[in-house]
Amino acid sequence: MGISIRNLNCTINETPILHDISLDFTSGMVGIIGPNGAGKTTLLRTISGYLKPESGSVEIDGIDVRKIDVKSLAKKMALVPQNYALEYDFTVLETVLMGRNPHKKTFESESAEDIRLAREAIAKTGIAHLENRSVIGLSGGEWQRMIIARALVQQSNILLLDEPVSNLDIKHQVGILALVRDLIAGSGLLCVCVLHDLNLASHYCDQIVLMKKGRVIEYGRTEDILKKDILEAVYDTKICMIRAEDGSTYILPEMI
Ligand SMILES: Nc1ncnc2c1ncn2[C@@H]1O[C@H](COP(=O)(O)OP(=O)(O)OP(=O)(O)O)[C@@H](O)[C@H]1O
Repeated sequence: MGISIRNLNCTINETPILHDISLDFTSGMVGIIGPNGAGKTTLLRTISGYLKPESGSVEIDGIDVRKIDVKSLAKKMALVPQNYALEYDFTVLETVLMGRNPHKKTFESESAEDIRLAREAIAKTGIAHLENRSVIGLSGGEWQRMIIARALVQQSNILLLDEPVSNLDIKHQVGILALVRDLIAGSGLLCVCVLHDLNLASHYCDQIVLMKKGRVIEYGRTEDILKKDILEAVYDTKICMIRAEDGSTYILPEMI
């Protein structure tokens, strides 16, 4: 069960991007990290079924992702993409309610339960005060939290997040990742999350996929992957590991 990726190769515009990737994810928080252009977003988009692989397969609960119809897939898996744009003048509540569409018949209006779930997700992502605001004019961080709320109301067992906290201030960065961690603890959710911040990855991820140049360099428990020598080699950057008073370790680039 979960996500099973086998010998995945992906080509975009005749350029090979992903090379022979095989991974299995079952539950918990899996962080995908790696330098710019490593193929993290391409991997996530291929897992979501949006991109067709050149060869190899992605299976969700044992079924090829590209053989699952859109509505059934949206019940299994919610994607929060990077730089997602909406070109309409709906309110925040109306937009979050769209996350309930996979659970409704075509043209069926939303139930009181749909509205309750949407308001709950809006409150959890800290945007209750924006419920009736138009999506036009939201700040980058407000927008990002709304798209996460919309994914949460899909109530899927798999959450794919592409740099979900990149526009958020530090309070909301830890707030959103702690929220996902609590959902995982409460329901056995699987979350696959592209992150650039190695300290957030260190704190919130159970497992890490470390990518470079379209390949998986390392995959394993967070504490086994986020090591000075491994990170320095992959990021080609000198790294300081700082031990805090509470015993936790923080990863910083050596300033040049
Ligand atoms: N549509 C496209 N056409 C051509 N090349 C593409 C396309 N999409 C992605 N690529 C290339 O594929 C490679 C991987 O891109 P991807 O966005 O998956 O990397 P990433 O690890 O998510 O990068 P970043 O950390 O910078 O967001 C990059 O070299 C990128 O330029």
